[in-house]
Amino acid sequence: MPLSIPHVYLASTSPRRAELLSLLNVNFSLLSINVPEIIQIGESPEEYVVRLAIDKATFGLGLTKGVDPIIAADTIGVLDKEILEKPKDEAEAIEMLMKLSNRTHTVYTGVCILNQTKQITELISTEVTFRQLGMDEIKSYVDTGDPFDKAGAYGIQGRAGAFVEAINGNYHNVVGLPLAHVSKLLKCFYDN
Ligand SMILES: Cc1cn([C@H]2C[C@H](O)[C@@H](COP(=O)(O)OP(=O)(O)OP(=O)(O)O)O2)c(=O)[nH]c1=O
Repeated sequence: MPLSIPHVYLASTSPRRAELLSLLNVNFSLLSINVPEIIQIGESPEEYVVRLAIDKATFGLGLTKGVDPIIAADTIGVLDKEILEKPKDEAEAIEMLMKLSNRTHTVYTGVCILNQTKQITELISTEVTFRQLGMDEIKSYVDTGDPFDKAGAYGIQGRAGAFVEAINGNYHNVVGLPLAHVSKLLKCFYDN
């Protein structure tokens, strides 16, 4: 479905988000962003992930100062109210995967599209159920280096896809950019 949209910016350093957005047939350029990811006191995980998407898009807008919309997103895992972001080291990656083993967690992506006059946001959630993981396979997966740039220490699109027993919700949301929602949001942004 080609969207008749002139040009947008994707404020992201994530290669996955760029790859996914290119599937929408949208003419876009990348903006390199650097936004601190620190939860505020009293902020829920849902509020946090949407606020980060807004912060990233706002950072991007500061780089362009133009009229073309900026798209940004943030993805987190949540298990028992604990937020799982990108692990800082091997030990944290192992710990996260041990926690996820044999459990269902929620992956939230906050999406924001804005320009100087308009802003729209959406929170999308997907439930992901892991089968039981053995310590050997956790360690061998962490050794591949794949977990380190991914929320929750895994990438469903790679080897860790074999950890996932079931998902309930949008698959691309887990990978970092829910395409169906983004295409609807873009249409809505231009229609209003
Ligand atoms: C759970 C999961 C996350 N991820 C990725 C998507 C995101 O790139 C990353 C979560 O980190 P984010 O902080 O959302 O994004 P980022 O730092 O990679 O990129 P940006 O510059 O846009 O802020 O985890 C996967 O690729 N596969 C998965 O299965």
